[in-house]
Amino acid sequence: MGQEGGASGRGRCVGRLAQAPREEGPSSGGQFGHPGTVAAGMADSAETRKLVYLVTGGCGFLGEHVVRMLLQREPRLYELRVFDLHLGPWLEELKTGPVQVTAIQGDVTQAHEVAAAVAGAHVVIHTAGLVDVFGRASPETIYEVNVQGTKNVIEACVQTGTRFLVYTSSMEVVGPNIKGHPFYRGNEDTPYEAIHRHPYPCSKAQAERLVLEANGRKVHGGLSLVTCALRPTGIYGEGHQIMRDFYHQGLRLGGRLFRAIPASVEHSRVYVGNVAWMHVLVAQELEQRAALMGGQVYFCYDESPYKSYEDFNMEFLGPCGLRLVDTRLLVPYWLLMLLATLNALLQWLLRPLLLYAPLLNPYTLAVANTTFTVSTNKAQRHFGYKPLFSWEDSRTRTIRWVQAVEGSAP
Ligand SMILES: NC(=O)C1=CN([C@@H]2O[C@H](COP(=O)(O)OP(=O)(O)OC[C@H]3O[C@@H](n4cnc5c(N)ncnc54)[C@H](O)[C@@H]3O)[C@@H](O)[C@H]2O)C=CC1
Ligand SMILES: CC(C)CCC[C@@H](C)[C@H]1CC[C@H]2[C@@H]3[C@H](O)CC4=CC(=O)CC[C@]4(C)[C@H]3CC[C@]12C
Repeated sequence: MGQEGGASGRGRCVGRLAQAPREEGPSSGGQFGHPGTVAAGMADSAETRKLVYLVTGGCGFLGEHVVRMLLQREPRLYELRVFDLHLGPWLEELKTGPVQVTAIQGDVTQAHEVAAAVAGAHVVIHTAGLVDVFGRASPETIYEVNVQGTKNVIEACVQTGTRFLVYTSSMEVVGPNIKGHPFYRGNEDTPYEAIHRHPYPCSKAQAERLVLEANGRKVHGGLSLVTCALRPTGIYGEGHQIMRDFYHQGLRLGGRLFRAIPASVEHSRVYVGNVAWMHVLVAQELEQRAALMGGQVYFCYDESPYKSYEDFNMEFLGPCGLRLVDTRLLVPYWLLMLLATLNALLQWLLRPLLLYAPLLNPYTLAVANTTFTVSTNKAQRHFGYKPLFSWEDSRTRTIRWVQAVEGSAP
């Protein structure tokens, strides 16, 4: 199986995105290659519940939504294993339903812990990762979790005979690149110089490549591993920590936020419920459409409007009482760059004493200041994806969540 939209970065994490291979027609696979499984959509009875899913990072922002979505939308689910370094207390409430929910406190960097969790699972959804563009963790730790952790997941699938692996990659695998080239309404085949230096995109690119290369490997028992990677753009929705931070910052500043980035710089954003839905759909379709989907990458997209990062956040923060003050003329880009560089310097100087990790640094400024928008229907063509939540729903749900956040304005 060929690979599409090949991740950037062999070694130095510098490279050019590969062109897409030709598309093949859907294959007629069996049911997950395991005895006794039946198709989705059948009655919710003990006989239809045969599948074991594992979600790594299942207590994170995205992971929790994937876990809840699986419980709602995968009628074949028998056991759901939730693997995370830090388990959430909310898992307890899920344990009373018809599906066996198994909470596993574990570390993806520990191969034996991963293998024990994977053994006997039909599908692995690997969302665990260290999402750090603020310099909180060292580059070594980011690689250890994102790259070695993913290697461990792949090897565990191979050793234990798990055939289906869905990996949460990121748009950051593509860009924005270090040259600040815009990616405008691009799709999975759009040529783009994916050159990165920051450890987060580099690690995601390496991990994605490992996942795609593992497609077709023989797993224990002799069948083939089928893998694919999803590349969300900036995710928003209930549980989004950065949105919470902006909200609290706005409250501290008397209900104001100050525009730093020109409104003309557009970003694609995607609602967390739709990202979760796409993961579930891929997991469900991967066997039937293995020849088409195996080794492929898909951007995660929905109907959220293209807007600048700050204007998009105001879609939620505005109705919660915040106002965006246009100070762009007061804060020119060179000054922001200076502040960002100062922040980086301070972070380095203070590191022996304390962790100084503000939102603004040269990398986040570059990402925020570069247009990155996707326009694609590949997921729809390959596995029938349609967003489950409309933009109106996504917006309302997110606003309700911000309003409920502790410290909200009355
Ligand atoms: N937040 C975003 O806008 C985007 C996120 N992504 C990807 O989506 C995935 C999930 O991201 P988020 O939910 O936003 O982050 P998150 O930080 O909320 O969730 C990550 C989860 O992984 C767990 N984890 C971290 N290190 C671990 C380890 N060593 N062993 C086991 N579990 C570990 C964390 O405890 C956490 O629960 C990540 O792989 C990230 O790269 C991709 C595109 C955009
Ligand atoms: C104060 C600044 C001028 C504005 C800071 C905004 C930034 C913190 C965020 C702007 C763009 C964000 C990133 C983008 O949404 C893509 C991402 C994909 C991921 O896989 C992880 C998260 C992120 C890197 C996201 C992080 C915050 C921004 C840089």
